[in-house]
Amino acid sequence: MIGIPSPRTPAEDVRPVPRVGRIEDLAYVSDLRSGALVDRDGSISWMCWPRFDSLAYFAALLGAEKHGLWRIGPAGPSGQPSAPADRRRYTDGTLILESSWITPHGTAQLVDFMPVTDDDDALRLVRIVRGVSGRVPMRSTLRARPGYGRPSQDPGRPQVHASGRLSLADQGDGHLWLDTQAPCRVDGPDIVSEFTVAEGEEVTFVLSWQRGHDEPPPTPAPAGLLKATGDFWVAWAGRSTYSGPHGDAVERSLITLKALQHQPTGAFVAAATTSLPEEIGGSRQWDYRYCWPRDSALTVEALLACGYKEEVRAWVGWLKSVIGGRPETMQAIYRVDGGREMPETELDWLPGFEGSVPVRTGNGAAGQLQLDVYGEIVGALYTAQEHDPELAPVVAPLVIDLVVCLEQLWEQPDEGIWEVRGPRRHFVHSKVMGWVAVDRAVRLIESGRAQGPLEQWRELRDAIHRQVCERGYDEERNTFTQSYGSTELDASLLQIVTCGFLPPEDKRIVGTVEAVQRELSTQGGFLLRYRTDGQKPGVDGLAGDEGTFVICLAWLIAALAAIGRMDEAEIHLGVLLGIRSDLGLLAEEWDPYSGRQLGNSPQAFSHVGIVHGVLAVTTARSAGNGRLPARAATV
Ligand SMILES: OC[C@H]1O[C@H](O[C@H]2O[C@H](CO)[C@@H](O)[C@H](O)[C@H]2O)[C@H](O)[C@@H](O)[C@@H]1O
Repeated sequence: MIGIPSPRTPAEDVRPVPRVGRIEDLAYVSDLRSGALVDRDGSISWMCWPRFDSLAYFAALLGAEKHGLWRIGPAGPSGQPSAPADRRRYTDGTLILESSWITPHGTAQLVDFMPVTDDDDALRLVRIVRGVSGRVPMRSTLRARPGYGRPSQDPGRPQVHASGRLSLADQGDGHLWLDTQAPCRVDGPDIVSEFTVAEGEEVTFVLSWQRGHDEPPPTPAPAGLLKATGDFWVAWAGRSTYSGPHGDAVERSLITLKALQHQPTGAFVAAATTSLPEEIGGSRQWDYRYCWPRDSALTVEALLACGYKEEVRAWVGWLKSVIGGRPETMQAIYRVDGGREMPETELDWLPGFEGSVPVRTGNGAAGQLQLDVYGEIVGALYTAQEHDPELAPVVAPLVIDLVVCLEQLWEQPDEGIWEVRGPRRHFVHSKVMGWVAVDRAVRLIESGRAQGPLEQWRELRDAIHRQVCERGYDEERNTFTQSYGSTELDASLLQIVTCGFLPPEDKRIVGTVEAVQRELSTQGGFLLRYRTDGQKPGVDGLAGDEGTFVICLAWLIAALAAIGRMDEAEIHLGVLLGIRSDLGLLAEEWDPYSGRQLGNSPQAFSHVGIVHGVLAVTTARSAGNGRLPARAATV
């Protein structure tokens, strides 16, 4: 029976408060060492310090407020949290977030940023409250909870020092300090400030992480930090060489990719979070605060395509230090400092994002055999030295070492690009990426930029090609398949189209694009990575389903452009751009049925997808509505 809504009482007749707490509600700020996520209501619900993979001080995102959160916003009646901001944006070309509230008392703005610094031992998160008009009552509640808010971890009572500075929450070898001119009340382990901000006034809060426990950090100068941070990002964004359509989207994705790089080491993390669910209420929660050679190689290709070299040089240095000289010990995942240990652990005190448990830290996929990685790394190294010839002498020995190693491994089954937790298989994508690695090595040797067994590797390249075409292609359905002998399909097969394995007009290529679209696309053209099987563990060994995978849609766009279906590619590109948040951010997956982002966020893969999708379409268009050049990019 459909009920007739009763008339609203005056008390109910207030502005409806939109829901906060969706993944697309999260804004991202970073100091290139770690990052913080800011919700629409001015809450920082996720932040790990001093590094992306450190323990979190604020983990409410995966639990409740008691697990750590710092909210600043207009004071709601009788201690109620603030409503969601009415408008949010990043100031142009920066990672400085502005959230604005229009209230009956006036308009107030919160500016959030993390200054980029060279001092690893002194990090900061700055929050500036500005009065735009009227006099707006505001509240700040700082609830830092070390160790992901673990119940046994006593955050201690904040100490007010003689200087008026506040020290709070200790974790490992670091300590948090708060500087503010707002009045502060210590309430158990929380610090609460209630104040009014009038037009033209500013009230600043600076939270500093300082190594050691005794010495307070230098007194911050928020205005100078704001200017320096703005200048840094504007200058960085200004170095992009991309000037075509959808420039704002490309710029935001490039800034996000940069903000996922750990500046001191050059490593890129796959995302800033752990355990945002790939299915609400499901079990697919993983920790992405580490560096995957695969994800970072694709990130590097996107940065190179837009003219960035410094970040790529830093990444090559990182890669060399973690695998150089002993590629046979290469892992699928590293810590940003090259650390190899990341045991997968469940944080059983956290109830998870919308109840999605377990919350995991560490990642058990680190020790898997993922042969596609050779192709992605060698492909990125090859592109890097093409864009930056000074890199050739550094890149050449790495490429040779990797291919020597791959020569021994390529015929083995593996866990593949998707890091399946089911049995190893002969994934076609892995074999094709093996072909890419050998092909790029051969080209380097042919051009005289590397020394290696040219004839032997030409034969190896042909042998891989032959095997894939014989065992990974289903003649009857005219499509490559997920693995040898399987009838399943996989969206990673779309990478075959753009990597140069076959000419784009080859019937097997066109057939594969069509088959993937037919069998893996959902309403709206979004793509599943592969078919999951409900409660029965599927190819990935996991029960449950998941959303569609954002980067796969970008691969489809590039594939359509490559085979000359430009109109279709452009329509899909519009769809991809349309699922970004109001701030231009993307998580790993998209649920086309509920219209929600899913998975860790912001995720490098998805932002690589934006750059890749836009560039694929604009490159093909500028080549005369024609096809994408066969080896456009492996991103
Ligand atoms: O689907 C199961 C796997 O999911 C995660 O891997 C995914 O994220 C990685 C980082 O972005 C990416 O490199 C990989 O291609 C994705 O499948 C998770 O990290 C794995 O542990 C898990 O087995």
